[in-house]
Amino acid sequence: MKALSLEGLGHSFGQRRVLDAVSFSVAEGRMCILLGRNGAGKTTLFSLVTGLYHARSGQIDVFGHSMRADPAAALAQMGVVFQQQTLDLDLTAAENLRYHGALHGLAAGICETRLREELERLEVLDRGDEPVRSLSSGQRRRVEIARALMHRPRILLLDEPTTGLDVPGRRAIEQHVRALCRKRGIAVLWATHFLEEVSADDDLVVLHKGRLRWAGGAGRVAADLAVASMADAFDVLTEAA
Ligand SMILES: Nc1ncnc2c1ncn2[C@@H]1O[C@H](COP(=O)(O)OP(=O)(O)OP(=O)(O)O)[C@@H](O)[C@H]1O
Repeated sequence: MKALSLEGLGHSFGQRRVLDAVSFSVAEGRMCILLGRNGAGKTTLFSLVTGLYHARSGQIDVFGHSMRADPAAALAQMGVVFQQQTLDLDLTAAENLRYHGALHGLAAGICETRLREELERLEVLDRGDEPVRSLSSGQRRRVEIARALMHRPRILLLDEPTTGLDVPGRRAIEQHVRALCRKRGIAVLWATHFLEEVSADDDLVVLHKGRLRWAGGAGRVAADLAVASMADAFDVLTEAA
């Protein structure tokens, strides 16, 4: 089954068309990188998929549940880490997760077990009782990922999750998310403009100026475009159109 399926997705802000007939899917348990330069439309796409905006056109399905017909069922399958940090800085990490669990209707006992499990998995359990304000940017990001996993989603969406982090911080986030995908079979849609975050084993979707320019196994993109490297392929795909 497809974890996420987008069919003919379109959106405009006023007269400005920012997404145009975008169709692709994320397979169950796969890591899919949504790659695009600034302004490509990645955040708008995330806003549509997570129900922040209604798509002007097209269809979004999450594990077979339509966002239009049954958004509650679709959203229950989804964990989201937005580009802008959304933790309450005055609450502790554990309190932030507890609040999220309550919003998803988790019983208090289950909530406590899960928040410990998820904070431990993301290697921030030792900081769980400190206000988020006292954590580093990388630790805050990891708390956000732990929070997104509280309701056991089957797909995790992350919008440029490494922005503003140093190289070790970026690597740590990437390793954690790749482990979730590999060990727990969680599908991932990871939006980025950093080419170095793409691995040859990933599925790749290249978005440019609101249009889908290429989709397939990342390891095939260079050969497909008859260029020497993935970087060259990205340059070709994101030339002004
Ligand atoms: N609320 C809005 N009102 C008007 N235009 C918008 C709005 N949000 C985004 N846009 C425009 O939509 C286009 C796509 O923006 P979006 O933020 O989706 O791209 P992005 O790929 O996420 O870029 P970045 O990597 O810079 O975050 C841009 O031209 C942007 O100016």
